[in-house]
Amino acid sequence: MALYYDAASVLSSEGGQGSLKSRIYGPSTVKSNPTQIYALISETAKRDVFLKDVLDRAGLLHDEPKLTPLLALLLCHDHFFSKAGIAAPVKHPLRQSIERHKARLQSEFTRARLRRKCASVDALKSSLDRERAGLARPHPRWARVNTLVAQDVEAMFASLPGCKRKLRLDDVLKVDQGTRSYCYDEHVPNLLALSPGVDLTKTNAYRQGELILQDKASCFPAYLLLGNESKENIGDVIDGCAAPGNKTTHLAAVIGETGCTGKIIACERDGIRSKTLQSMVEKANADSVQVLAKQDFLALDPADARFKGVTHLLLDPSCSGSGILGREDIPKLALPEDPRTTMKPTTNGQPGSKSKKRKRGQGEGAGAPSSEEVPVATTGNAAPDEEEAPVPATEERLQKLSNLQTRIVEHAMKFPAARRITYSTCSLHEQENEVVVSRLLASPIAQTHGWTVSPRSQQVDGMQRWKHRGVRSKPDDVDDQNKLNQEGLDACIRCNPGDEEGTMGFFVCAFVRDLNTEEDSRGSNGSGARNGDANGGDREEAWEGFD
Ligand SMILES: C[S@@+](CC[C@H](N)C(=O)[O-])C[C@H]1O[C@@H](n2cnc3c(N)ncnc32)[C@H](O)[C@@H]1O
Repeated sequence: MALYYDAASVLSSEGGQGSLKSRIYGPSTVKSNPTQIYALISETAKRDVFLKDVLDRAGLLHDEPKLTPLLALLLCHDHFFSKAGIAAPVKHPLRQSIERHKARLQSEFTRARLRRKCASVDALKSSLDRERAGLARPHPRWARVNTLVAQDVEAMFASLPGCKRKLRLDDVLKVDQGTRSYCYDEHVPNLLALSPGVDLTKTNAYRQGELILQDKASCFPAYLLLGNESKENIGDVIDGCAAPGNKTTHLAAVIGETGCTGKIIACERDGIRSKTLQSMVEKANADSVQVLAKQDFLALDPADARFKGVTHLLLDPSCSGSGILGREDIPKLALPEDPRTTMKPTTNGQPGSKSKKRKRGQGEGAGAPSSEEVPVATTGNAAPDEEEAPVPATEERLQKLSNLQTRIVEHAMKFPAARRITYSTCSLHEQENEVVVSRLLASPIAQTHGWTVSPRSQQVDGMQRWKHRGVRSKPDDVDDQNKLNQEGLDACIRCNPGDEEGTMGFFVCAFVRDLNTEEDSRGSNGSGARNGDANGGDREEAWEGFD
């Protein structure tokens, strides 16, 4: 029945990019009524954990090899909770795949209801609604005070009716009390966390560039790059992948605070995004920024006299974008165990009815989870234009991105006076993060130029205190060329989407250079990375990842 296939497709990577509503109501391939699809998804999302329990205990997927976990969940929702039952003719195979197990399902349903001490189905619904409301974590909005122009931020907040200053993020997020409040962030200077109800976009301060909407995680690179550098060590700075310019303007603000006179050279390859960058720079009054529009960073010659004073580089290249929070919930559903696959069912990333990876005769129609990522199911406040919908990442795409990211940082390592570099992504994939760091450390360019990671103990105070560090999912005994040791992992900074910190998913690592290293020396960098071909032997030029 189209409704269930459509809902499954919308929830999976097949449903395209963007928010839940844009997937359903936008120009899409869904055949059934969009309002019905939306209702089915949002109601199932309230009851998924309960339904998963019922389905697992009834062992339905053992007996129905043509059902995917996601389809089973959606169908069972309507079977139990919709007044009209499953929206399909009585003889339809999908409907039959549930109804022929009616007795077993009903008995597990009743047991699960009684375990929750609910005397009726209505009581169960209310209990599940309450549970869901308790679990939903409010997400703050983040705004950076642009110290290049900001006048009196406190006075601006005082002009917002009922908006109070708090001390801690937890207090700002107490939305159940209808509070409108803000607090200063505990890690990044001049960053504000705002309760979800505070809308700054209509304030003069926002219009005049005094406040810039920017996720906390996105403020880490500029702060990590320059936050504890002394004035005499900072010359010129390159932002190699700059548009739309959030990190560029942050760099300009941090440099402005130090009183340095160096300039920021902001490179952007894409023509249209270069225009956005230019206008953001103007709005932020970032006079120290010189935009190199339509300029490929890889085409800059590090030996060019224009760059001889470049001491710091910030690289935030295109990535899969898997850490980006959706602007609207794409629910991550708890799915029943799939007995036909050894992989645990994932919530999103669950294919609809037609997984291309399945082979005939191996549970056709079963829908083994794909390794592709889809947007995370939380509401974010990424700055306009910075974070667009993520690109689903296959292994092959991740490899290409990883190669390109490695190349970009390697290029940065060639600038003769460079002493510090940050590399960041809004990806959750190790392949684009820790693996890139490891490959870079093992590269001849890092070794001959004396580049290592900046250890946690030497990072700027707020970043030292940040507790979420690099990860390695493979067990220690697995032989892996691209493995960081504990010190290397600790040097890496991660942000996990949807956790108590209220940030998007993000990764950043700083590299520092021992300027005494001889150009042609081959000494170990002591970083724990194993030697190898940093480029994976594959020069990928043209994959257009997430921008
Ligand atoms: C993730 S976005 C950067 C976001 C930006 N740092 C910010 O905070 O607003 C990546 C940008 O890098 C640009 N880009 C990718 N590869 C590039 C290259 N080789 N040279 C210059 N720009 C590049 C993309 O066009 C895109 O605008």
